[in-house]
Amino acid sequence: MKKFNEWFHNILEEAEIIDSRYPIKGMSVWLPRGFQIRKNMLNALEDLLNEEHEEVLFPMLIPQSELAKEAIHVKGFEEEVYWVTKGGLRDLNEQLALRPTSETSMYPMFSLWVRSHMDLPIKVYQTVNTFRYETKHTRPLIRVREITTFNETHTVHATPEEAEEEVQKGIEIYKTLFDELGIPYTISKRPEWDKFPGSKYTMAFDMIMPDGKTLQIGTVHNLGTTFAKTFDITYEDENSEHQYAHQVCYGLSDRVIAALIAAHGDEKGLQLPPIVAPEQVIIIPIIFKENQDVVLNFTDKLESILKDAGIRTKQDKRDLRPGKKYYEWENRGVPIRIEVGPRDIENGNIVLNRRDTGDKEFIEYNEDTIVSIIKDTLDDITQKMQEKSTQWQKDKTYHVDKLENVGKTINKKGGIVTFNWCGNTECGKQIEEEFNIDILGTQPAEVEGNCLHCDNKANHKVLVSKTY
Ligand SMILES: Nc1ncnc2c1ncn2[C@@H]1O[C@H](COS(=O)(=O)NC(=O)[C@@H](N)CS)[C@@H](O)[C@H]1O
Ligand SMILES: [Mg+2]
Ligand SMILES: [Zn+2]
Repeated sequence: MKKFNEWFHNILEEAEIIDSRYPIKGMSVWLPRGFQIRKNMLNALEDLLNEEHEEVLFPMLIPQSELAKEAIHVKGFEEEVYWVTKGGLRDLNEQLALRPTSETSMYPMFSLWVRSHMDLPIKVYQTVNTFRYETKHTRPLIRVREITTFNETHTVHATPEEAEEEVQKGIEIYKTLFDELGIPYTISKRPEWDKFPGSKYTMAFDMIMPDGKTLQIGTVHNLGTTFAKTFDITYEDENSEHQYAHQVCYGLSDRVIAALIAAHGDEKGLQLPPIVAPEQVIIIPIIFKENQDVVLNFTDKLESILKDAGIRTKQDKRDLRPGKKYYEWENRGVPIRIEVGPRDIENGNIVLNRRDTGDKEFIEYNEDTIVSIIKDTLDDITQKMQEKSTQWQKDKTYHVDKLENVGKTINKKGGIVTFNWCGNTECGKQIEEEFNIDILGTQPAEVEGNCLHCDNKANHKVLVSKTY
């Protein structure tokens, strides 16, 4: 719990995820293994987005005049925007923002693209780097200044109902992705004062990290018509009336990688969900001088059978003690290790080790069943991760009905505390102040009685926690 921070920074280095020695604060280098994990995560996300969305790519630079158009939006980002002011030796006549997020680069173009309702809906996404001059202290993957793995989806609709549907679609996509990654999460509606700048409302996913603090790992925003009015995104409806479009956007970032590392890592190191693991199976041939060819022929064959079945497989033939190899691949979080020695081959079986349970199973080996055995095991590993994460989030969410238990519970146990709340900003701000916590948001619930804090009529079930 408390050593989590140290564990987290160590594992990023030990498992060769990133190198944070890059000479700009809040910016790091993706190393090959980390890059592969990141790529596999983005592939999983984009597979889900590609059902109904199309990938695009917008310029990184945004003219100050465009960024400034949406007053509330720019207010929310003005302290975080990096600016380009020169081109070579010359001053630019207009300074350009490095995108902190892409509403103000995309929406002037959407205004050109949308004429009639036939041009709707637009449903696009991009996977880009964005830049935010975070003033709170930076932390690799968790709070960075170059957000290298920013996947943002932006949609434009003819009606508010369609926009609502897209909000649910975005929530569904993120739920599916986080479930595939075995990441625990709680969904809530951000309070008015913490919604995305310029949005109507924000739905957020929060993970309870091993140290008990919550990390916002994804957000879905209903933008209403605010940006459509600012950027003149209108369409002619069937009666040739001009209507403002209704918009939605949702985004996630490098934090998803931090979350999947934190969710299941342990004292042995990483434990990777199969969907992102660079190697899903590592084969360790147990070689003795006299009969190494027998073993290697077997393991080469096994490796190609698994690879042909689309299972990411590697063989470690290095001349090292097996135990050293086991340690290394466990540290890298490979879900399945297969050991094959000469006696195993004689007995017609192989040894299968699961990284999650540490179980060692003797599997009767034959070429027709090995692929389905491995695939079923990988699926079971994924499912067990999801079950563990759901239980974790549940176990660390506490409902309290005494005010003094709000602070006590969070300070002692961490996690999320819920209670009945009136919903007033004034009261909410006082709660944050008094207990030095954040209001994550509210969830639909039947509440009766009074607000735990101000005794006015309770209207919501509120969720609070210490956050990153
Ligand atoms: N400094 C940061 N480092 C890492 N991740 C971040 C940082 N700032 C925000 N994020 C992540 O990026 C997600 C999306 O950012 S956001 O501001 O909430 N939403 C947007 O930018 C909208 N345009 C949706 S694309 C957040 O939910 C959070 O998980
Ligand atoms: Mg921020
Ligand atoms: Zn109250």
